[in-house]
Amino acid sequence: MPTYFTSSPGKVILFGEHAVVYGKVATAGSLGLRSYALVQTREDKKIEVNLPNVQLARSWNINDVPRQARWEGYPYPPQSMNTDLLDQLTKFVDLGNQTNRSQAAIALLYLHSFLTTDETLALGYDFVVRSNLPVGAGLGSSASYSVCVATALLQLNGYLSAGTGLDVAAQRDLVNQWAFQAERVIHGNPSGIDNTVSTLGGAVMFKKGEKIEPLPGFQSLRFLLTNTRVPRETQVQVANVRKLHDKFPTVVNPMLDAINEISNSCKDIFSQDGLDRSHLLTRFGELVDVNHGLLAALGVSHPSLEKVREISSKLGLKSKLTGAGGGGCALTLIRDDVTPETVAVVKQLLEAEGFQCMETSVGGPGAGILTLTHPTTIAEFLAHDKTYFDTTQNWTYFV
Ligand SMILES: Nc1ncnc2c1ncn2[C@@H]1O[C@H](COP(=O)(O)OP(=O)(O)O)[C@@H](O)[C@H]1O
Ligand SMILES: C[C@@](O)(CCOP(=O)(O)O)CC(=O)O
Ligand SMILES: [Mg+2]
Repeated sequence: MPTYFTSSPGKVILFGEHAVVYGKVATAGSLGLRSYALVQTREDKKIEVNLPNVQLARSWNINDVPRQARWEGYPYPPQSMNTDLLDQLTKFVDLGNQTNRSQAAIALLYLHSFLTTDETLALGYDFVVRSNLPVGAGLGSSASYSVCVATALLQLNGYLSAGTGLDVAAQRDLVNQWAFQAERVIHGNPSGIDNTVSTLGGAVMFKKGEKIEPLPGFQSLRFLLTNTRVPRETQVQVANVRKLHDKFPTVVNPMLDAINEISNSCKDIFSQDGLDRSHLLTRFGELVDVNHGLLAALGVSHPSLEKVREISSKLGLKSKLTGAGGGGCALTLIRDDVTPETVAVVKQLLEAEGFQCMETSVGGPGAGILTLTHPTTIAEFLAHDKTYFDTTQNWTYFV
């Protein structure tokens, strides 16, 4: 059987994180930073897993992994999670309180339990993921990982092959739905925005259960991303907002509604005829400020994120936290009139705080697959230069 690479991007949420979990609109785009997976069958009935970003290397006998019997709605995932299976897999991987490793392994094996065919079961497979995204920093590394897992297992087990009769849109939807299940394992209660942006690419306005709306014009915006390097887990931040919401629903709900209106205002700005670019960017920056204020009021800012805002505002730039907050990344809007010297100064000041600055493209392609003509070893895959996957390969995207 062939060897496959799969790949998918991280994301940046411009407006609407957290509120999107409550059914509000959010605005997000895919990043140039991506994760890459290798999947290929073996002959010794083992699953050989290597996840260097979370320092996990494990090998399991494929027949020891719990499996899920054929379910209603096959091959689309069931609506609710199989919590018994999750418990079994938690015991099986036995990684205790090593949350990041454990969640990554369980997410993979959860999808494996549903999707592995008898043919793959008779062989075993290698599964490796490496990522250029910071893990646990608000740029959707979990979703990017989840989309790589879903694409790889669906492709390996033949669910995306021509014989299934699924067109590209249906294949993309299948990948997105399975990636959402993996995100559920990692996050608990994800909105689905991260896996959707990672699968589709581009820039979108997203509302749970509704048709995804592309956001044209967004690609022309420039952002500086700053990783405060303060670790946090999305699951914990989402749970904290939930506690506040349940304690003070009449206070928190209007805040979530206000965040909803930020994305709507963003769309209005972009669709307003005759609004010149400099006014557009000024208004956009004002919305960045308002959204951050509301997120801070929801309790998901952090002194390090406030530091990013303080430093950038001294140079006239607007910043907000992005993703779940509590640490992780902030985004700073770079208006067209901001000089390269100003960007260099702001970066220098932020880096002096121990933060990491990244300038990356936004709105690029979503999930992709590459079929290799020759098998590769795990060591070869891991040894490739960071830029190898994008510069030397012909990827097929779900478009
Ligand atoms: N490259 C990767 N390899 C394995 N697991 C990953 C990878 N990237 C992310 N993860 C999983 O996602 C978790 C981080 O998810 P999360 O807290 O949502 O942060 P993020 O904002 O980066 O999505 C990690 O603890 C790990 O379980
Ligand atoms: C906070 C939230 O809106 C985004 C989380 O993004 P990230 O995992 O921090 O990259 C949660 C969600 O939408 O599921
Ligand atoms: Mg995440």
